Amino acid sequence: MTPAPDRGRTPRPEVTPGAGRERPPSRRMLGGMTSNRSLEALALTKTYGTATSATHALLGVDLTIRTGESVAIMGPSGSGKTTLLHLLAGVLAPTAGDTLWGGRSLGSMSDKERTALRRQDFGFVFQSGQLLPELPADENAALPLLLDGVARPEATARARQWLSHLGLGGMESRRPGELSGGQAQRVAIARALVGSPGVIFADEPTGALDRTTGWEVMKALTTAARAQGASLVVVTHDLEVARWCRRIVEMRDGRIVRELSQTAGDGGTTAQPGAPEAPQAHEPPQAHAVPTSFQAVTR
Ligand SMILES: Nc1ncnc2c1ncn2[C@@H]1O[C@H](COP(=O)(O)OP(=O)(O)OP(=O)(O)O)[C@@H](O)[C@H]1O
Repeated sequence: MTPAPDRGRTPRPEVTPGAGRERPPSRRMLGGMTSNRSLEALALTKTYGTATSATHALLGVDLTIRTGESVAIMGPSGSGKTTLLHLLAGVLAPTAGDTLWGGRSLGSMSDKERTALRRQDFGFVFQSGQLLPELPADENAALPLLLDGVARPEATARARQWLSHLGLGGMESRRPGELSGGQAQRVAIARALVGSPGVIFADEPTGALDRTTGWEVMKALTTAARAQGASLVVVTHDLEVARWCRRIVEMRDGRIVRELSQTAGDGGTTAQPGAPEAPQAHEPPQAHAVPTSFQAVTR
């Protein structure tokens, strides 16, 4: 359950028993959001190019992502996955249709309002972290808060809490060039979470990582999103990545053609959200088959 909003309280690190890691800063510590944090695609349509050379990337996509849900978007190359993610996040404007965030129409906002919304309510993780090479990990992770005018000591303190929660305690001063690919992605996850977003958008977050590191990054991402109470939208080609999400939508030729849902959404482990982890307790799943726990949902 999401704790009640309590703006203005100073975040205070707590220790997760047995794990040796700080708990993530909770919504209660960092400030609340509106209660309706559902994200809705309403007949989203996107055409690139001109009338004579048009690409119909999206053709009337409807999708509702409820508060705290995790959804993977899969499909062949060119099926419209990234376009859908960008329209949901207000990065791109649709040709027709709209995105509603907490019931508010992104289409009716000014560019300035949409930019502020993206910075305050949404977090982003890309294929390769897109960290600033000259900044240490804590300042990279603190960037959304610094851009939002939060004082540097407070911003970096919050960033360090997330870095610690993501297993990067002691690496706060390292620059991206001094981190492994998986560590850099976890800094990017901390950056996505530091502003207490309602939704995290991740486009091929493990695309540049080996399988084991990718598995660890997805575990970190989904666990952190749950701890934050944030929804998660992940674009991926990889079923092993998608199985970390409760729902998988499959796209073809600009449309959602199938949806699967599962009760666990834990990447095939039996770990419970919020349960203390034994270090190295889980091995990456071996199977590539669709998990039996998935149920097809007719659309
Ligand atoms: N800026 C653009 N200008 C013109 N066409 C574009 C643009 N961006 C995407 N497209 C086209 O729109 C279609 C959907 O692209 P999109 O990137 O959303 O697909 P995708 O499923 O994410 O692909 P991939 O898995 O290869 O990343 C493709 O045919 C693509 O070529």
